[in-house]
Amino acid sequence: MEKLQNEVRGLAQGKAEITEDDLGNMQYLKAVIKETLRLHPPVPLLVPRETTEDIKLLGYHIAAKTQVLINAWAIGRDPLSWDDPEEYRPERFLNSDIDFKGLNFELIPFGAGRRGCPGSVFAIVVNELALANLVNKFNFALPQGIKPEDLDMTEGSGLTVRRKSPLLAVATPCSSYADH
Ligand code: HEM
Repeated sequence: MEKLQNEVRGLAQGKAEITEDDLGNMQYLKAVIKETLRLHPPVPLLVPRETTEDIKLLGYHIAAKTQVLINAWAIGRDPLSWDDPEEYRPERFLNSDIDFKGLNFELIPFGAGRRGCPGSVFAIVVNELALANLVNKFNFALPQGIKPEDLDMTEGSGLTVRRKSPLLAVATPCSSYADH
């Protein structure tokens, strides 16, 4: 959080509102969002596919018209692709070309190919803007008496997935914005 705030506040230079033009240089912010989508893809099984013809893949015979689910959640935590996969470490994306545009199959929170998410660019900009503005203007802390290790990071279940229990955080306006 501190590292993210330092980057955002350093580049925002006291601006009351961060706009799209400011996002370009916020590399750590982009890495935070990638790392979050790697560990917690909101659509963990993507959208089901159906094979159009018989196919042999890695020794498996998959008949035509079989429904196939792609487990993006497991792919994002595959130790063959990721060092310390269970660890939340945005730094892994700094100086890395891995992106979620559907070309790096180890990171596919928006799917890939012709039926990949058409809203991904919009979704990312909205998320970047929201997160950058929140950490620019507010400091965040856990409610009194709650330690980071007490946080329940369990996910709910369903076609789209969110936290099972809401995150309780105390937001305090950063002193330079307290009057805005
Ligand atoms: C963080 C936000 C979002 C995530 C993680 C997400 C993820 C996904 C995923 C995984 C798929 C299935 C892709 C596949 O199976 O290959 C999908 C499809 C789709 N998404 Fe998104 N999405 C997000 C935001 C949006 C937004 C903002 C829009 C619209 C403005 C949108 C519109 C669609 C549509 C229309 C499809 C169906 C595409 C098709 O079947 O051809 N999504 N999305």
